[in-house]
Amino acid sequence: MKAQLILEDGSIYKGYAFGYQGDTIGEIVFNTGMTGYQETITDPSYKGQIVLFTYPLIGNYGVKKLFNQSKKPTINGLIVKECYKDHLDWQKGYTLENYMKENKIIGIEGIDTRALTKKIRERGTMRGIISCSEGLNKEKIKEKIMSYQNRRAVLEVSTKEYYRLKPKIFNIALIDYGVKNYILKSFQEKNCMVHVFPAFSKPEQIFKVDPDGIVLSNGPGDPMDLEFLIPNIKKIISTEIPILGICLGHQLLSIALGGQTERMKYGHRGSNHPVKDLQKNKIYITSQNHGYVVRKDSLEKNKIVMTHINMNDGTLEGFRHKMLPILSVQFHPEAGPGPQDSQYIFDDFIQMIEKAKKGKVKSHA
Ligand SMILES: NC(=O)CC[C@H](N)C(=O)O
Repeated sequence: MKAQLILEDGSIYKGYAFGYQGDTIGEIVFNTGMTGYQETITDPSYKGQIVLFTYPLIGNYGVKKLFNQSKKPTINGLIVKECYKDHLDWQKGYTLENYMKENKIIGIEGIDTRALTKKIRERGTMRGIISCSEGLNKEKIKEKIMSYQNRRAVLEVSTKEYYRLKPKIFNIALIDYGVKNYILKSFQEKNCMVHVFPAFSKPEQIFKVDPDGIVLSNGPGDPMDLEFLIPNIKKIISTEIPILGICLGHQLLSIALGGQTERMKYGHRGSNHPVKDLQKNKIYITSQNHGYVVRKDSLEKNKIVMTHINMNDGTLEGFRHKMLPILSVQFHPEAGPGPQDSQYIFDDFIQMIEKAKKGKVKSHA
């Protein structure tokens, strides 16, 4: 079945429908990962976005429950050059197309994804519609695209109720803004019991579990849209309990510490982003998915030390607080998908917790 992709600048790309059939709208973002499509489409930080994969063949190893980053995908659509549709006997899971049908995810294939990515790199991220309908009214479509907004998606992807994972040595409270399963898994593997709290939880509820450390998770949307969560984060900071911010959590933490975020032209999404750890003087290949970034010049230099920068564009990738036990990264140390290079961030955080427990905290920078 024929389908078309219409962008907010009026350009039209013709292709074929795959997955669930119908019309869908969203912000189009490109991901440069060569593998890991399943982890990407189930990552809640993509909520409300249409994901464009630059790798030309997607679906060639099917979909297996084990790799899901959340219960179900919350992306608004998928754009690929070619989707592999044959069933894979060895894999006993779904084909990507069947998985999309079951989860009502609309896709378009046969698109020149290279040309489209180049356009987004020049023009910046754009909104668009994937449609299987014919004879669309151009004006109406434009109006629909321009009025599309992805506001407060965090509240839709965050857990509705508190839950906790298996008991372990350290007690971690995690605020779920749209957490990926591999973050929870990474903590479990490092002997941490995780208590998961809904995004809007009151700090007092969190303190009740007597956490050794608090994690602010990844999540979708613009951090500036979540200003109502900042007073809670400020209260958490004031307790001096060790905090780790990841991606959206890092952005919210920065705002609570007086920093500012801004929208990037087309963001960082993929499993191959080089980041320099300025303290170790070493470069790591990281997994990333973000469209906003903390402005380097907005950080208060007497309080904050910049610890990581992006090697492609020099943007901020991480910081530590000079007096408080706070560690924060823009990239995804849990990877999933992507190389495990930066798992040491979890170890650094656990070390910070151990130090805080021993009461030896003097300098955290
Ligand atoms: N992965 C994330 O947490 C994404 C953070 C934020 N939604 C952004 O796009 O910048």
